[in-house]
Amino acid sequence: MKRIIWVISGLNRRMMKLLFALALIAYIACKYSAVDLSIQEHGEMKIEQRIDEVSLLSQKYPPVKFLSEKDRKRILITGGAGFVGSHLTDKLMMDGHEVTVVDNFFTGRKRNVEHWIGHENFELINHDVVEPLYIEVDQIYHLASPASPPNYMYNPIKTLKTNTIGTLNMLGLAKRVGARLLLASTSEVYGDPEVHPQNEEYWGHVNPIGPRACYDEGKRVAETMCYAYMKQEGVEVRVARIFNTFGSRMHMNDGRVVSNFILQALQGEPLTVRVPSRLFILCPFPHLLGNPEEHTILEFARLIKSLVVSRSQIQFLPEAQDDPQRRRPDIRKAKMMLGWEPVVPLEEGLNKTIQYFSRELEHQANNQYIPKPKAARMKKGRPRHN
Ligand SMILES: O=c1ccn([C@@H]2O[C@H](COP(=O)(O)OP(=O)(O)O[C@H]3OC[C@@H](O)[C@H](O)[C@H]3O)[C@@H](O)[C@H]2O)c(=O)[nH]1
Repeated sequence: MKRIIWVISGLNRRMMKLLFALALIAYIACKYSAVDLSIQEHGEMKIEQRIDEVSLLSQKYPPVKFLSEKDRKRILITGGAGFVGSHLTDKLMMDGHEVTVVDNFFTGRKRNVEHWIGHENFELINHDVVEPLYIEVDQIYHLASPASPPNYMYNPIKTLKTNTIGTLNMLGLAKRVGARLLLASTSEVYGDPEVHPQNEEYWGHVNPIGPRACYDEGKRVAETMCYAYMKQEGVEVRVARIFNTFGSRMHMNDGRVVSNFILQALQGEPLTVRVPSRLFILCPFPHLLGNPEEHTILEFARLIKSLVVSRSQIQFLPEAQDDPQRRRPDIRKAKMMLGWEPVVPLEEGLNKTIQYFSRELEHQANNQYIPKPKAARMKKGRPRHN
C-alpha cells in the first residue's frame, strides 16, 4: 500500500512538474503573443498615424493648377534647391507640371523646397550633374552651379567641371529624350565689360586665367555647348544671362553684395564697400535679365543701411582682382521678344530680402537652424574636386 501511495505521490509529483511546465509554456506563449499583438497594433497605429500626417501635410501644399495630360510637362530643374532654382520650382509646380529637382546640396538646401516633399508631382534627387543622369523629361532647366564669387572660387576645378561636364551631360540627356534645355548663364560671361550697357551682341572681356575664370569661362563654354548641340544635333536650347540677383532663400553666407550688406546692417557690423558701380534685380528669368536701373555700391550700402535702420558704419575695402567695374543689362530685346522686364521695385525687393534675413537670424539665435554653406570635402586642407 505504502508502495502504491509512493507511486501515486511520485506520479503526482511528476504530474505536478508536467502541469507546472505546461502552465509556464502557456503563460510565456500568451505573453509573447500579447507582445506580438501589441507590436502589430502599434505598427498599424503608426501607419495610420503616418497616413493622417501625410493627409494633413497634403493640405499644406501650396495650391497647384490642374493640367491635362497633354499640357502637363515633366520638367527637370538642376540646382532646383538653390536660391533661384527653388523659386522656379514653385512657379512650375503651381502651374501644374511634374517637377524633378536635382541638386548636390553644395549651395542648395532641402529646406528651400521642403514644402513640396511628398507631393505627387514633385521629386527631389540628390545627384551631382557631373555624373550622367538617365531620366525621362520634356524640359530641362539647367541651373546647377555655385553662383556667388566666394562659392565658385572655393573649388574652381569643381566649378569648371559642373559647368562643362555637367552641361554636357544635361545636353546629352536633352538630345536623348528630345527635351528643350534652358541654360542659366550669367552677366559674368562679359567679364569686365568694355561696352556699357551690355547687350546680347557683345562678346565680353574675360581674363581666362584670372580668379573668376572658372565661372566666367565655364559659363561661356556652357553657352558654346548649347549652341553646338542646337546646330549639330537639333537640340532646342535657350540661354538666359542673369545679372546680379537677390531675394528670399538666398543663403546668408552667400557672399554677394546684397546678402553681405543686409547681414552686416542687421548685425551692426561695418558694410564692406569695394567698388564704384553695379545694379541688381529680384528673382529673374530669360534672355538678358537684370534691372537696367544702375546704382553705385556705395548708394546701395546707404540704402540698405537706411532700410534696416542700422547704426553700422561704411567701411571701404580694396577692390578685388578682376572685379567688373560696371554692369548694366540692355533689356530692350528681352522686353520686345519675351515681354519681360523687372516688376519688383528695388526697395520692395530689398525690404522682402531684409525680412527674410531677419527671420533667418532669429532661427539661428534659437538654434533651430545654423546656416552655413556645406563645404566641399577636404583633402589635406584643400577642397576636393570630385
Ligand atoms: O561685401 C561686398 C561684396 C561685394 N562687393 C562688390 O559688389 C559688387 C557685386 O559683387 P557680388 O559679389 O554681389 O557679385 P558679382 O556681381 O560680382 O557677380 C554676381 O553677379 C552676376 C551673377 O550672374 C553671378 O552669378 C554673381 O556672381 C562687386 O563689385 C563687389 O566687389 C562689395 O563692395 N562688398
